[in-house]
Amino acid sequence: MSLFNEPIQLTINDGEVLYYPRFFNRQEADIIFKQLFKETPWQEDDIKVFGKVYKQPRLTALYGSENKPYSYSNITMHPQLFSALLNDIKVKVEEASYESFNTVLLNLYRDGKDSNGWHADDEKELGENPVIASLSFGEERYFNLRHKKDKTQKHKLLLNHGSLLLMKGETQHHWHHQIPKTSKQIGSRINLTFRQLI
Ligand SMILES: O=C(O)CCC(=O)C(=O)O
Ligand SMILES: [Fe+2]
Repeated sequence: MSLFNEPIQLTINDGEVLYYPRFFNRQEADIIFKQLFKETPWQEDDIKVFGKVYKQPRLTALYGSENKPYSYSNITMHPQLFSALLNDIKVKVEEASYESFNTVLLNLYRDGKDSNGWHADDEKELGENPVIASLSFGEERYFNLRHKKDKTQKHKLLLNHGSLLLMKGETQHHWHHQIPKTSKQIGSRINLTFRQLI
C-alpha cells in the first residue's frame, strides 16, 4: 500500500507528468505555507531580457545541501543550507518519487500579477532527463504546458494547495511550462521545485 494518494498521470506526448493533488493534507499545507512565507529570506532578482534589466515578477530563494551556486536566466544564485522544514519536505518527496534531490528553488507569487514565463528546466547542471518535483502551497494557480515544436499541443492544470507535480523523462526537452498572470484578485502562492544538480 502506498503512503500517498495515487497520482494522476497526464497523457502527454514526449514526456511524463504525474500529479498528486493532495500530497499534503490541508492542515499540513496550511502550516507549511505560513512557515515558509514568514521564514524564507525572499529575494527580488533582476533578469536580463535582450540586454534590458527587469525585476523578476516573483520573489525567490534557493536552498541546497552544498553551497554550489546555480545559474539560470542570467541569474546566479547562492544556496542556503536546507532548513529542518525543507529537509522534511524533501524526504517525503524523495520517498514518493524514488529520486534524490540536492537543491530546492522557492518561488513566491505575491498576487495574480506575479508569474513565471514560458521556459524549460533544461540547464546542463540538471543532466539529460531531469526529474523536477514541484510543490504548491497557498493560492491555486494555473500551470500551462506547451509542446516546443507543435504549439497546438497544450495542457493546463490548476495546482492545488498541498499538491505535488512531477515532471520527468523527456518532458524538459519537448515542453515549455509557465505560470500565467491572472487578473483575478488573489492571494499569494508558494512553489518549491526540487532538483538534482550534478
Ligand atoms: O510555480 C510553478 O509551479 C513553476 C515554477 C517553475 O517552473 C520553476 O521554478 O522552474
Ligand atoms: Fe520550471
